[in-house]
Amino acid sequence: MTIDIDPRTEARFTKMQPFGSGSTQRPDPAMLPDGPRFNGLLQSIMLMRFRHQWIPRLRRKYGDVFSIKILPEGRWMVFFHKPEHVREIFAGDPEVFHAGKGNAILGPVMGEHSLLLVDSSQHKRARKLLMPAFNGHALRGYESMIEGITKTEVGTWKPGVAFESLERMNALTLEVILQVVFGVTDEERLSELRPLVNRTVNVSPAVFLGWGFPKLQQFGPWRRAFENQAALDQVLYRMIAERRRETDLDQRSDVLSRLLLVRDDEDPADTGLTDEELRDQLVTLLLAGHETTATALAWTLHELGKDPAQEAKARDAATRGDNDYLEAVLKESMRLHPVIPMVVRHLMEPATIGGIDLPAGANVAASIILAHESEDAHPDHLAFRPERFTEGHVETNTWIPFGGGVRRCIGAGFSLMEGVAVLREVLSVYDVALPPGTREEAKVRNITSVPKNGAKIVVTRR
Ligand code: HEM
Repeated sequence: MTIDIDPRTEARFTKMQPFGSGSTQRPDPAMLPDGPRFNGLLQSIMLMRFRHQWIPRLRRKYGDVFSIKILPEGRWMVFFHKPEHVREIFAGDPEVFHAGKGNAILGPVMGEHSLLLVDSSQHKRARKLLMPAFNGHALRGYESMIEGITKTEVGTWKPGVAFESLERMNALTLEVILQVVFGVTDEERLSELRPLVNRTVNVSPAVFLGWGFPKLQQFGPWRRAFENQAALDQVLYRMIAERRRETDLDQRSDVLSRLLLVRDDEDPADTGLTDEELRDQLVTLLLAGHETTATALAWTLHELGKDPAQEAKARDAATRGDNDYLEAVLKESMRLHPVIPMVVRHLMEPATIGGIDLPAGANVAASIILAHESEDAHPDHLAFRPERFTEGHVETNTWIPFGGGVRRCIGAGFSLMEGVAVLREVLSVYDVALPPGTREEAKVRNITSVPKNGAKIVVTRR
């Protein structure tokens, strides 16, 4: 493919150096809690590939707080999960507890303005400008669009024929991002965007790592990924320019149209988000919001299909329009199957957590996997019991799938609303069951933990 490269795309790839950024401080291991001491490459692979087995094993061996060695060489990550420790991490001073550094690898695709990558005052400004598009009022404006998209998707399912719910949920949540977040509804633009966006989302770990080495961009898969990014940027910049010319933005309810109207009310000189900022935030919302929500929904359908009694309760709730119960179903599934394993902060200065003094340069992780399988916080933790959330037994900082503090997932309300709308629609039309012999376990894909076999289900009309 030969395409014109927008100079802004070129500049982004040249400027963002995933391995060159972040603090260069290397903490002294003697100052860190105990943990395995084998090679950092192997520990990084264990964390990436086998975290669901390895992290609980480390807790059993080393106790509630332990350190692992990660790449690049000389970096360490200290794991916490007890609610009082998690609280200290989430409440940490944002000038000291940086979150953007750890995401630097996403720089070439998300861009330097991405909410996920910035820290301190830049993060504060971006968060303030994006927040109104995710508040309760805005969420209500998205709901009917999501219901419409779900009806169309669910209408294509074939009763009695097993299918991978993860694949269908991915298609559905992608459509939601394109239509509800980007505000694209005309079929021509949608079919132009779908393949570009799919290739951006499905980029392989080798390509991700390759972005640390700009020279690779001339070769094979790295060249193709770069050209795909360039082609996506062109469509996004064209779309942003066209949307800026529209005169009815205040009548539109998609996220992009709302973002075009926001201004920092404390700064009279503020002219709103630039084209580059808008591009970076759109791609961030796409990458952060699409596969995560699809994965949570696929696990939920798997759990319901596995247990006819739970499925019957959820179906009744869908019939009654009991959104609170459906939300509890989704939350319990996210507890049992955390989509993201942990949230990480990089210490810019020494800090104390749980009475442990930690040096600058250390990374601290609030482990979602460990918090969610704590027997103290969630008795009989392997059981799927949505009632935990309706009967008010879940304490603060023990259910943390969306992280917390000033970096808490900005799309948490959006994904819960979307998830409830999808469950309501699916369960109003169908009974959900598992094909005989179905087994599932978590497999790491990109950064999410997806059901290894795609969460196969069979539906029958109610
Ligand atoms: C089940 C679905 C989702 C899960 C499990 C999830 C999880 C997370 C987690 C764990 C974080 C890091 C929080 C922290 O560091 O404390 C995060 C951040 C973020 N998420 Fe989500 N997310 C989901 C859906 C979404 C959706 C639907 C969107 C947008 C449409 C979104 C956009 C973001 C953004 C922009 C951030 C960065 C926030 C910041 O740094 O200020 N996420 N998410």
